[in-house]
Amino acid sequence: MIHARAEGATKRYGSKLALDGVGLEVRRGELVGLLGPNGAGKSTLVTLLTGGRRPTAGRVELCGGDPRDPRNRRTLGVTPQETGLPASLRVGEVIDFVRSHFPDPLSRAELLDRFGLSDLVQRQTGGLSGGQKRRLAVALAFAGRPEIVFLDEPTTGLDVEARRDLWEAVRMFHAEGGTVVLTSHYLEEIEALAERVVVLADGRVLADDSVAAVRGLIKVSRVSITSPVQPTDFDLDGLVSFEQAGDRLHLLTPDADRMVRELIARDVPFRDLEVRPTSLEEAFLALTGSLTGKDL
Ligand SMILES: Nc1ncnc2c1ncn2[C@@H]1O[C@H](COP(=O)(O)OP(=O)(O)OP(=O)(O)O)[C@@H](O)[C@H]1O
Repeated sequence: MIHARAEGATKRYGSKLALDGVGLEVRRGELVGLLGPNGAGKSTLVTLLTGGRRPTAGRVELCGGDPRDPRNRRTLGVTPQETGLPASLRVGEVIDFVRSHFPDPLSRAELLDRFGLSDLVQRQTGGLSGGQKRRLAVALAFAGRPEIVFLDEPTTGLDVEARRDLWEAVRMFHAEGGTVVLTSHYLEEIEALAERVVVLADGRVLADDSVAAVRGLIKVSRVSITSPVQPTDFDLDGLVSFEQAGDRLHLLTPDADRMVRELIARDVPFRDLEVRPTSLEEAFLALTGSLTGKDL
């Protein structure tokens, strides 16, 4: 059964086309990661699917109907990218306030325990660290025993341990049959939780596949050399794009080992070889062929 769906979903903010005909189906019980660089449209898609905004064109559906209809939102839990918490309320009070909106909420103790908040129950939210606030914001999405949760960059600002605890809580929810859609900039995060990744770039779905397949698609390394040559003089296999800064050459390729072998086999003169992975942003820019010097 389809739990959430977008069909040709398009969203414009004035002249900005944030989503451009996106199609997505999330089945009940699935854990789907939405991956994409800054501005790809991840939050916009989440906002449409959770009824926060209407699409400019196309359709979105939650629990079989309009996400803006309260009847279809009863089993929904959401953590938006930014959450405002009333600074003078204590953690326990915020949790009870949110729980009070639901007919059969999780107990306060269980929520505190699942999200590692038990020690903070008496603290005013204004005095929490960024990571602690984030944990609380994510916990609140689970307060009403939802069947589907949307988590927009849930682990931003969390340290390694807190991130792992949060992943564990998400896994537990999923293992109990819950549907999860989470957004992230990091494939590693999605890899830790999801089997399916939907890659968004520039408002479009670039890929909808397994984590392994997507890893292959966006794995781009940067091979940097100092050399007097022009890469265009050599037909280098596996070169996705390149940039030049003086006599420093940056070659982007999915297979850095092969690129280094190519340089040697073709007798390209070089020194100061450096190989490093690219960020997701760089990988996307390289793949969409619009890499510019300022990004290197
Ligand atoms: N309320 C708004 N008004 C105008 N433009 C907006 C608005 N919200 C988003 N945008 C623009 O729409 C595009 C998609 O933004 P969105 O926040 O959905 O991307 P994102 O993938 O979630 O990015 P990030 O990872 O940085 O949060 C961006 O270019 C953004 O600047």
